[in-house]
Amino acid sequence: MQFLHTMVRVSDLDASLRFYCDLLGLKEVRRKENEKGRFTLVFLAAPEDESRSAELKAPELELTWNWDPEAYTGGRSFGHLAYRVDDIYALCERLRQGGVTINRPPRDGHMAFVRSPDGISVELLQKGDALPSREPWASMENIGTW
Ligand SMILES: C[C@@H](O)C(=O)SC[C@H](NC(=O)CC[C@H](N)C(=O)O)C(=O)NCC(=O)O
Ligand code: NI
Repeated sequence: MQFLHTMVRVSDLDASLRFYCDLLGLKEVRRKENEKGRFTLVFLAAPEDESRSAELKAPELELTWNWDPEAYTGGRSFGHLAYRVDDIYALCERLRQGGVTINRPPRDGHMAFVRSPDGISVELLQKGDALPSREPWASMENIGTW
């Protein structure tokens, strides 16, 4: 058995691609439009996973955009998506400047939590071998609500 992907439903595909790709850094690897079902699937991969050979089938994030608006309620049991990052401070600063809610700033240089436009929690973990470039967050209080 092999883990393939996590699927999240998104209410605004453009806003979600801006968050997951332009700001967070994921890469779109393919998409499927379904005229009959009236939805679009967009598969995203982290850069290091995207470069893996095809037979390894890297883990992906599947964005589902239903063309007809739906209210996505519940789902409290879903926790978060987690990514290992090269420089947690630089990434959080880019996300913050892009208007993203930083729920848990990376004050310890190790872990941060941010939210997608639909409120999906994303955990960022600093790679162990790479020291964060700077610490603009050390004195900042928690931003956003937990
Ligand atoms: C391509 C493969 O990875 C899928 O997950 S397709 C699964 C399929 N998705 C849809 O029909 C998307 C539109 C639908 N309105 C929805 O919001 O799910 C599906 O069976 N989805 C049902 C589910 O519970 O995921
Ligand atoms: Ni799927």
